[in-house]
Amino acid sequence: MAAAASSTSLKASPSPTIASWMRQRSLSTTFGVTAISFRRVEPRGRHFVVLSMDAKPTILVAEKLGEAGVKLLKDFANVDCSYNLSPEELCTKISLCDALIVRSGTKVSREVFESSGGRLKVVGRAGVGIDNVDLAAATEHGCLVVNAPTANTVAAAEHGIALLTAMARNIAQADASVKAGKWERSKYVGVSLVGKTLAVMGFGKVGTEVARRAKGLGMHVIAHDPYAPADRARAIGVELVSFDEAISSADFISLHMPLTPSTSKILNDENFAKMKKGVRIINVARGGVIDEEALVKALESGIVAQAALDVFTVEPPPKDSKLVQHVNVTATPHLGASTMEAQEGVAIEIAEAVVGALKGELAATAVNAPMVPSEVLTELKPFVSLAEKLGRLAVQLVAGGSGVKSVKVTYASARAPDDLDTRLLRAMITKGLIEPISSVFVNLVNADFTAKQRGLRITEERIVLDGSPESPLEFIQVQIANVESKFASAISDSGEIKVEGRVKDGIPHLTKVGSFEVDVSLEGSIILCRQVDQPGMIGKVGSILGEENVNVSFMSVGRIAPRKQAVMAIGVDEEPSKQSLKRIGEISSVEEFVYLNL
Ligand SMILES: NC(=O)C1=CN([C@@H]2O[C@H](COP(=O)(O)OP(=O)(O)OC[C@H]3O[C@@H](n4cnc5c(N)ncnc54)[C@H](O)[C@@H]3O)[C@@H](O)[C@H]2O)C=CC1
Ligand SMILES: O=C(O)C(=O)COP(=O)(O)O
Repeated sequence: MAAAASSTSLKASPSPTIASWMRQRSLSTTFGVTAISFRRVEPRGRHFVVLSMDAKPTILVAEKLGEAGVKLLKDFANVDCSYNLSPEELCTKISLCDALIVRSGTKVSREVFESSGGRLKVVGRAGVGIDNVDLAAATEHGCLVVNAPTANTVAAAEHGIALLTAMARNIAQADASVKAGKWERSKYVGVSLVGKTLAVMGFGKVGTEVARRAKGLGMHVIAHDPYAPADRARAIGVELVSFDEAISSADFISLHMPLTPSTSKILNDENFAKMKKGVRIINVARGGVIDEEALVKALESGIVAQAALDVFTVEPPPKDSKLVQHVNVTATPHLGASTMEAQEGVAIEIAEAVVGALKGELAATAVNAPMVPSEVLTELKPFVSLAEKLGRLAVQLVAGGSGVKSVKVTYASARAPDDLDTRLLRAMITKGLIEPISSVFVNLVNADFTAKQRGLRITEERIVLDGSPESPLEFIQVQIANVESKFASAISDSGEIKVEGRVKDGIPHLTKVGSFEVDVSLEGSIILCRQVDQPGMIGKVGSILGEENVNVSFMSVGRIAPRKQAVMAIGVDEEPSKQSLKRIGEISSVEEFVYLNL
């Protein structure tokens, strides 16, 4: 994102002054241009992401989900709970589904998105790790992925501690031995935890909870996490150290990082060789973060005394897995999140996220889209709508064959540059720019990807205004460079197509076209006419539209000086016929005009 902040101050923006019934007329002078406007006040609710739909959506729940979550889903949608689907069955079913909910046992591959034929709008991962979802494919298909990141944290941490203590005292092996009729007290002598060093690898939600609990057991806890803040670690008495220091000084190593290309097989031959002889490993993260063959070798050589594993590279692991069968390995079948409490919590968390996303709300737990706090969303809501409409208007002003490659968006705000999150606005401008000229469905998820794929370069610039930052934005400007316009007046003095808009009383308005100030609410559609300013023009156009019952919602004239060239913006509720548009074009003083669909 190219963001340059410059400083400028603006005069007060024009505001409507005379209100009557459903129309308002305003006269104002800014930058020497007069704007006269008539507006019908008709606020409308808008969705941020176009995920909403008219018919009742269908949600496929492909793995067991807590009852409370299923109920929430059923209150809103048709719910198909089909477990243990083969990849082929999933691909077949998915074309009939708007949302899919999975846990860790279902691979949501590129084929799944391709098979959905564009219908799949949300994938909900009822848990944390999203390594089983092809995020790149989801994003390319404009499919939102949400997870349930908090409800199973404690369960996973408790399971980690359970594995740690069970391993140290040989609980599983001793239990099997007693059940086999043996009484092997000297065979199952364990090791103490107090005073031992535990290295927590990945100091996120689960890692932090494990560290807290391990300290309660009297362990010395260190952690490695390249992205964790040191003060959060210090606050619970944990020292953040380098990867090498963590693995080489630990008696116990507990893994809590996500499986990503950079963490894949992070415990490998080379790193096992750096560990203290007799180290013990706990893994409740993902099997793939350990090179399992290397772990078997390390167990056999005694570098690793014991391992306690909840997760495996392939789940379930093969029956003859050397790792699982190893005498010094304690294994559980991916039970980290499996407590009654966590499963109910996760089910509710994911159901709310999926239903919210299907309703068109922005999910707070989106994995492949910006997460914007709800208070910020509320503030930005009208600007989100303004952004999309400015994009739509700007691109429709481009003459055919020009090819849109370079768009500059300017945000004018009295807020500090880091106090305005423009990702949402940029995405909606992109949506507005691309959708009218293609069959691509653009949303917050795939906006940047789609722009890049089409070679559309969007740069952003901030204008920092003086004054009190009550509103997040004063105006948004969209400029398209190096194109011809089908409405020459939309070309600014600097040669780009330029449209500018503001939010007034919660409603997006178009306030500038090229160098002309106008003021027309961005609802319905718009006709822009350039004419020689003279009395009776509004009436002439209004009566042509009135003859075919096209309702005018708003009119505004921006002119350079009285009786010189002016741009008239007319908001209409219905699309005028070609004949009416032709008649408007034939009015003698009309020099050019364009009809724009919002
Ligand atoms: N066994 C189970 O049933 C469960 C397993 N999990 C696994 O645990 C993982 C962690 O979960 P949360 O703590 O909730 O996620 P989180 O996102 O809160 O924490 C992950 C931490 O790992 C850190 N990290 C990333 N790359 C790293 C690297 N190369 N080295 C060290 N740290 C790195 C991140 O900075 C982050 O602080 C999940 O990704 C999931 O795979 C989570 C819940 C249940
Ligand atoms: O939340 C996670 O990352 C987990 O690993 C839990 O997986 P599960 O939902 O129990 O299949």
